[in-house]
Amino acid sequence: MLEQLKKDVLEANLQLPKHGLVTFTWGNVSGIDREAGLFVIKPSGVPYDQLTLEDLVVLDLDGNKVEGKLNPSSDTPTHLALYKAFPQIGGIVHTHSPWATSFAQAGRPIPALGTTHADYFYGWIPCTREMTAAEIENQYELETGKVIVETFKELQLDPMQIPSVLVRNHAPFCWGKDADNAVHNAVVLEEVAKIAFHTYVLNPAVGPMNQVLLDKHFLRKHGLNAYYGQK
Ligand SMILES: O=C(CO)[C@@H](O)[C@H](O)COP(=O)(O)O
Repeated sequence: MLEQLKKDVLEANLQLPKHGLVTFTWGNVSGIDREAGLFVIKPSGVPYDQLTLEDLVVLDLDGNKVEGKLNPSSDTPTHLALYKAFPQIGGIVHTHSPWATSFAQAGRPIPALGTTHADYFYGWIPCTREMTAAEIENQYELETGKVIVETFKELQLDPMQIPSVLVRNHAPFCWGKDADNAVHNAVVLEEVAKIAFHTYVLNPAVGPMNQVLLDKHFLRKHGLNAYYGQK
C-alpha cells in the first residue's frame, strides 16, 4: 500500500537528522495521498537510525490506523488537522530546530528581513498564541493543529505562501507540496531564523524589508511569471 509514498516519507524523515534539525527522536514527517485519502507518518519514539519502511504508519483522514504495527507519531492529530484545513499541502514536518524553536519559545514571529526569507516566505512567519489549559489538557495535539489553522485564518495567510508556523512555547511546523518539499522548507526556516536572530543582535531596531524587494524575490521563484532557475 502506498509504497512510493512510504519511500518518500522515510527518506524525508531521514533528512531531519542529516540537516541537524532534530535530536534523538524529536520531530516527525508525514506525506499524504489525496486521491487515496490516506497519509503516511513516522512512528512515535523510534530513533531515526533504526527507522524502516515497515515501521511507517498509514492512517485515513478520520485518524484511523489503516496499516502499521507501531503507534503513529504523537503529533499525528496536528498533521491531520493541517491536511484537512490546507488542501494544497502534500507533506508536513515538525522539528525542534534550535533557532526556529527559540523564536517559538520567545513568542516572536519572524518578519521578512531580507531576500533569504523572501525567496521562500511571502511575509511574516507567524507565531501562534498561547494555548489555554483546556486546550492543552484535552486533545493537546489536535488543539495544536486547530490553533495553527486559527492563526492562518485570522492573519489571512496563504499556507502555500507562508509554508511554516512557530507554535508558541513549542517549536515549528512546516509543510509543502510533498514531504521532501516540506523538509526543504524546514531547513530554510532554520536558516532564516538563525539569520534573523543575528540581524536583531546587529540592529535591534531593524524593521521588515520593503514590499517591492519582497515581491521581487518571492514572485520571481513562486509567482505566475516565475523565472528563477531553469524554468
Ligand atoms: O513535539 C514533540 C516533543 O515535544 C515531538 O517532536 C516529539 O519529540 C516527537 O514525537 P514522536 O513523533 O516520536 O511521537
